[in-house]
Amino acid sequence: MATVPAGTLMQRAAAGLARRCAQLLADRFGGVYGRRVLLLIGAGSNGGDALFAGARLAARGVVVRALLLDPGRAHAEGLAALRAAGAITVDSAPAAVDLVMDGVVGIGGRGGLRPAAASVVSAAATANASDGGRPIMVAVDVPSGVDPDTGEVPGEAVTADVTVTFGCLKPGLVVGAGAVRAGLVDLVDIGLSLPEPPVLRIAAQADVRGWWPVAGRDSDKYRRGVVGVATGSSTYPGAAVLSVAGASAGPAGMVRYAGSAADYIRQRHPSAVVTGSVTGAGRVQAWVCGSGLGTDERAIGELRAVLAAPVPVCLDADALGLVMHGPVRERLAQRSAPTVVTPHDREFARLAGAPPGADRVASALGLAAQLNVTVLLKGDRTVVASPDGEVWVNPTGTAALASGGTGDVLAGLLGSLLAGGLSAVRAAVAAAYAHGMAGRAAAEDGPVTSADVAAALRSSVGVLLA
Ligand SMILES: NC(=O)C1=CN([C@@H]2O[C@H](COP(=O)(O)OP(=O)(O)OC[C@H]3O[C@@H](n4cnc5c(N)ncnc54)[C@H](O)[C@@H]3O)[C@@H](O)[C@H]2O)[C@@H](O)CC1
Repeated sequence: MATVPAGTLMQRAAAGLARRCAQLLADRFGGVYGRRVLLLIGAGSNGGDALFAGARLAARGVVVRALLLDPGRAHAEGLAALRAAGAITVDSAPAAVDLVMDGVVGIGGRGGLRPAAASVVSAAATANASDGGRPIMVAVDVPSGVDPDTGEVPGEAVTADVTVTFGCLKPGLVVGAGAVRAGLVDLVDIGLSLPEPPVLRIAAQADVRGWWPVAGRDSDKYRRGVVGVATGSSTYPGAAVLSVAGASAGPAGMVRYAGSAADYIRQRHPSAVVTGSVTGAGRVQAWVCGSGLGTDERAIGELRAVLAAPVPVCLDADALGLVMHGPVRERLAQRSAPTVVTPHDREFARLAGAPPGADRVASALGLAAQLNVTVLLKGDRTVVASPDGEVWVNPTGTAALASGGTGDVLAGLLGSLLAGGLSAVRAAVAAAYAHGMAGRAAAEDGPVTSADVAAALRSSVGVLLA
């Protein structure tokens, strides 16, 4: 990986880390001089980064103390630099600390924090800062206790306000439980040459904006794509209303609704063309199927009709429970057009036979390969994986979306993007991104329902494309 000497990389890492810590101190306490920083130092190079950064801060008048978890194995040059800058080592966490630097373990860490490290971290995190609050917790490269490759948090772990990471984003900072522990992630470029293509990509607004189909002067409703929506039922008409709302906010030129909630759709979405069944719906460029469909014979028949269509399909909710059974499973296996499935964890278990593991990226990739479908695995950081191994993480997720019916809106939007001509992966990533923005926008006005997310979607798409 390194054509640059390791010592040079460490100095670049330490310089970026010290700069960010100084900025955090100045932002919160109005200056750097005289502020108190505690370094938690483990046995490896992660501790080395923290020691060199601490030396740089000490040179700027910060009162730096280092707590060595394994004094005999602390990074020797880093420790010498720290001492030369006038900082001292301590045996326990002081009562007064403004900023804690977590240099216990980085990418070499495995398993949760060991007990001695865990008790030091918790003492440091509850020290008193100069303004009476808790210290700022800065993780070096990776919060200690978080698996850098998967985001798994198998035991005790640091909860950081900011993680300063070096060279590239580690998967553990952007997916699963690790993403929550990482806080704000700052990437410091230390001049590493990285493999292309990356193992994992994080969707950016520019990606989604660049992909989103936009109507041109020669567009008409058919050329923009027609999305078919086979969702809802007389028992669950709301699911149909929400998925048609999602589909209507996307780029397709027309929404055809097919199902037994037709009367509700006529009332709520007069622009949708409504029929009672998939076979009677006419031509579409993509289907959405599942939310509120039910699990009876009629639902199975509608799902089979959708899977028989030679167009991209997005399967959600009830369809995910039905699709693995008997003849329906065969229909899925026979498809040559793309299929996207959008499970949450319990639905994932129905598809895969077991819930996603702690490595959500590997789980999504495994299911995608197993079923030859694109998988959108819902979560705080939704993962999108394709059967050929492409993986994206959506950064716009929010707890506001954890409420009933928001998935119906997502599936509708995803179907509209498929009908608009996007590939399965791009449609899934773009839908998750815009849906997250809508959830965040809706949350600004208070507690969020799925109807609020649907209502916020059109303006969020507008912001996204502006
Ligand atoms: N690889 C590179 O090119 C660079 C690496 N740098 C730093 O080096 C770090 C990796 O350094 P190392 O490979 O020395 O590994 P770490 O410093 O992450 O971990 C070192 C040691 O910690 C112990 N350990 C493992 N799991 C533990 C646990 N759960 N609790 C307590 N102790 C545990 C092990 O004895 C291990 O040898 C990176 O995270 C980064 O901070 C930077 O200096 C920049 C350049």
